[in-house]
Amino acid sequence: MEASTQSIAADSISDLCLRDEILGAGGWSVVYKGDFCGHEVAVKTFNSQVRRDVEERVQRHRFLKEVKALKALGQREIQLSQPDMTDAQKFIVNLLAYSNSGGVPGPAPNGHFYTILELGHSRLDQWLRRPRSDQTARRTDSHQMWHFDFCDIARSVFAALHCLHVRGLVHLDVKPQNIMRFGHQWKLIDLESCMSLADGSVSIADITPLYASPELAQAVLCRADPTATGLVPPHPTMDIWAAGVVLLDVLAEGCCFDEMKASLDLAALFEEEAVLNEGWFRWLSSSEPLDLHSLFAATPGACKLDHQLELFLDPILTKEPGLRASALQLRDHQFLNVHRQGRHQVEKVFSSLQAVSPAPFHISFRGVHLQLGGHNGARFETVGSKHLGHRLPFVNSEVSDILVASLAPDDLVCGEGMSRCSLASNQNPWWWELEV
Ligand SMILES: Nc1ncnc2c1ncn2[C@@H]1O[C@H](COP(=O)(O)OP(=O)(O)OP(=O)(O)O)[C@@H](O)[C@H]1O
Repeated sequence: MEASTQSIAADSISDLCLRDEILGAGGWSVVYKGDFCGHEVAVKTFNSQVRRDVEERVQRHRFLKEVKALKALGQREIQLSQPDMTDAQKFIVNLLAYSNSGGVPGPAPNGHFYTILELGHSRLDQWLRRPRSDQTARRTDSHQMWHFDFCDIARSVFAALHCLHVRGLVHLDVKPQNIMRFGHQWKLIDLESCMSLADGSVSIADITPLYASPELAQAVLCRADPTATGLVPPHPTMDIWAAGVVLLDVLAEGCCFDEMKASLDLAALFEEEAVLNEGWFRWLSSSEPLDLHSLFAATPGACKLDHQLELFLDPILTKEPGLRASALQLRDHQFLNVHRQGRHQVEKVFSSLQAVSPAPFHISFRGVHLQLGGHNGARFETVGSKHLGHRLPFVNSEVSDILVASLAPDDLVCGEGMSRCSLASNQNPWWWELEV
């Protein structure tokens, strides 16, 4: 049984078959599920309103920006399920192919622009709002499991940003809606707003206020001042701030700044507001530091704000861009790199399982039999789960979450080969067997 190593010809999309299923939509694009070279994929194309109202030149520019950025990262002609992915392939959505005209990226013969991307499973904002089973609720309550998720997301986001920043690129639209889970891996998506450091100034009209950095807020306010230029060049520190706000959302399990922004904007309404979101931008650009304690006082995240976490967040959410840590420093931060061992091993097992044939296999876990319906792209489907008491499709990461939730981090031991793995803990020796 061999891993799928089919290389995809990135210059041809003649094999593409679009399904009716819409995976998501943004201000510009709609993303469909599709089939391409024997794989389920995500197909991004401009929505009908953009196609109708926006000049072709502008559409082409936006399309090329994303294709170019993804190509600069080496996200091209990848082999699905390849064992040794680069960090860029691991932490940023992979580009499988794109429409072209005359051999260069451009519209397909029907006039539409297409980027064919690997298929993601759930966005961070959706994941934060997910309904929780008892199992997951218990997991969230457990400090250790919360720490796993937080570190996993933070490490992935900073690793992705590091890949961009070392290539002189700035994402400029880091937000939970642009972070997706692909199997067990969180990745950054939507590189359409990406700019190179040499690209001139950030388009203020495109920024997402909640995740805007203080220096961008300053630029927005300056723009309203006829004596100032309001132009600001892209800088990696802008992504670091936005990633910090995303992490606050993860801690709050929601949208952390939502209420604060609403009240600041409301207050500004009674003054002469010249700029949309002015109250919020004024607070952001002021020298008043972010007070994490009061911010979290009324949220479920409050209990999670311990001294170590505060030390980690400080150099991310400082309003002074020059004091912000780099993506590399944060990716390798000690706070994110504890307790990884057990989860990594489980994920290694499931990643390897993805590489075997789609035949169903069975897991006996703590005396409970799980029959998994083999892999379907990056997805495992349960065909029956006595453990959970009902049929439930889940991605491999959730299987590993369930397993890890029941384990101390260093308890897991992978056995020889892929046909058998063992779990062991000091308290309970557990075994699960994989019959492939
Ligand atoms: N690779 C993918 N796999 C699955 N779904 C995806 C993928 N890429 C995007 N989506 C879905 O499509 C939505 C829109 O995609 P994307 O954010 O790239 O479009 P956009 O129009 O540029 O968005 P925005 O206007 O917010 O910048 C995403 O929020 C997500 O739900």
